[in-house]
Amino acid sequence: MRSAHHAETVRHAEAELMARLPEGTLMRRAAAGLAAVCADLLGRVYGARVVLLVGSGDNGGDALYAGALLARRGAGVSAVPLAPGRTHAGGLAALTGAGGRVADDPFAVLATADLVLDGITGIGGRGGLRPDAVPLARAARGSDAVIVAVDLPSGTEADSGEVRGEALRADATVTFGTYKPGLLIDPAHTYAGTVRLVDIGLGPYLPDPPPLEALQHQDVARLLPEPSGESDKYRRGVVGIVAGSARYPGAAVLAVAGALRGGAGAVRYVGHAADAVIARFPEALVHSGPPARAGQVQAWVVGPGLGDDPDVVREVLESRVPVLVDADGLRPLDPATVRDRGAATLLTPHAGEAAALLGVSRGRVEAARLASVRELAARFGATVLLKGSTTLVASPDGSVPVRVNPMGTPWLATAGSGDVLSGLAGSLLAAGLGAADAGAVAAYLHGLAGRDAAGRGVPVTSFEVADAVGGAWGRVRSPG
Ligand SMILES: NC(=O)C1=CN([C@@H]2O[C@H](COP(=O)(O)OP(=O)(O)OC[C@H]3O[C@@H](n4cnc5c(N)ncnc54)[C@H](O)[C@@H]3O)[C@@H](O)[C@H]2O)[C@@H](O)CC1
Ligand SMILES: Nc1ncnc2c1ncn2[C@@H]1O[C@H](COP(=O)(O)OP(=O)(O)O)[C@@H](O)[C@H]1O
Ligand SMILES: [K+]
Repeated sequence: MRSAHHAETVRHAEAELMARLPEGTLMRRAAAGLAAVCADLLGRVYGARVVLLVGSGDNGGDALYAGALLARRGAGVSAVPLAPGRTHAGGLAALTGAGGRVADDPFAVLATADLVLDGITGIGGRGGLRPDAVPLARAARGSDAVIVAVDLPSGTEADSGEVRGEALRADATVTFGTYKPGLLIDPAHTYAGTVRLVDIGLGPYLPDPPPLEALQHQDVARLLPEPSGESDKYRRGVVGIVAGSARYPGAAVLAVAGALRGGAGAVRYVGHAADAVIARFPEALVHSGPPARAGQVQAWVVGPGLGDDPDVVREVLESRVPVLVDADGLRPLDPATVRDRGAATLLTPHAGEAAALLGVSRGRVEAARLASVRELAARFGATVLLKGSTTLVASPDGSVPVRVNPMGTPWLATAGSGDVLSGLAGSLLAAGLGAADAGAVAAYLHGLAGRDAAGRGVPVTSFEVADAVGGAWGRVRSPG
């Protein structure tokens, strides 16, 4: 599990740890880790041209101490202080003591740099880059240098992943002590490049559970349902899929495709696309409805390609089993009805659907994904999976960590891939996973399947994603 903590929490943890250590120890640990990553990226340190963009806080201090370590190994290191009177004094002395210097012409050194360290702001940054930093950030980006952000890409918000203005786009970010939410959530996530975590000993001082976490292979493997000797198809769980319409029969087929790969023992389809479903999947049980007469299920999925059918959505929500609501099912949704349900509800909107539920613009949801998903979960008293370039899963209890999906590929942005996801997550619900686990595991497998299907950059169809879920499942269970 990868954990992320808010800036304020990191500061408290740092203060506790610092009180037990000689002054400057933490910054030296951070700088040593940072310099090691830079050396790795450079390949050859001796003779390399390194430029440090140095802000007025400790983030600049980290860059200066790391620069000093690289200078001692023979790199030509130039510092560009953004607030010359307020540069970290110890760091600057260390740099000049090691043979580094302050650049006379920042743009000239940036033009020929091999590596640029972005030490403008870290967890103390507020808002986007200030105007004086913007031309320097652009010059760095315009050069051939590898850009390494210190702790966070400057201009991004540590706690939310928002980017309010310009920010520095890094190739890699070296972060200290713990991940910050912004490093894992778009839009800030895309500015961070490859993120590496340097352990500075904060672990024992950080709260558990964290506010945000990302599952990894071994976490997903532990959650995957597995049939036992006593299993039969009913004990493994039956998932009911209420999807598709005369206009959108394909959504039903894709949701069933996802459900068949999600670990339930049987998939019961209810709706107007039974012929299309059975033609593709003879193993599905089909029924023309209504859902309450279709036979027992352990979880329902309602909504993909359903069209305008508020009565059927209401009927499914009246059931006593977990319900996943997606796509057209989200439109008629009333918060009180969902809040009053006795069983779990999992809502799976994309940004547009989330915006409609919240009464804000789609752009607002995309800019503030974490706040949006939390707000929806609180308002509906439900688990919410917000789809998109970083998928988030929030529980109705705000003290439960939000899950961010680290898997995926923009190739998944293809018609129908959300239908596959809803079937897959519904199947996991029927197999007995809790709503947050079902959502997070489904997003992970779906993301991995999307990556596998896209290979080295090949457009994928939603069916191919569904077909790749089995392989992803196997790889998660036995990596390597
Ligand atoms: N506290 C500690 O023990 C450690 C802190 N570390 C580093 O210290 C950083 C935090 O340092 P600080 O609290 O000094 O804060 P920062 O260095 O992140 O930034 C604060 C400074 O930046 C200025 N600033 C804020 N927003 C700005 C903007 N948009 N554009 C330009 N300047 C802006 C502020 O006026 C302030 O002077 C961490 O991110 C990390 O890099 C590491 O050395 C690890 C140990
Ligand atoms: N830029 C992106 N990067 C990664 N995944 C994405 C991106 N855009 C969309 N996705 C994923 O693709 C799927 C699309 O679902 P959805 O928007 O419901 O489409 P549809 O309704 O056509 O099925 C979701 O799983 C979503 O998380
Ligand atoms: K930075």
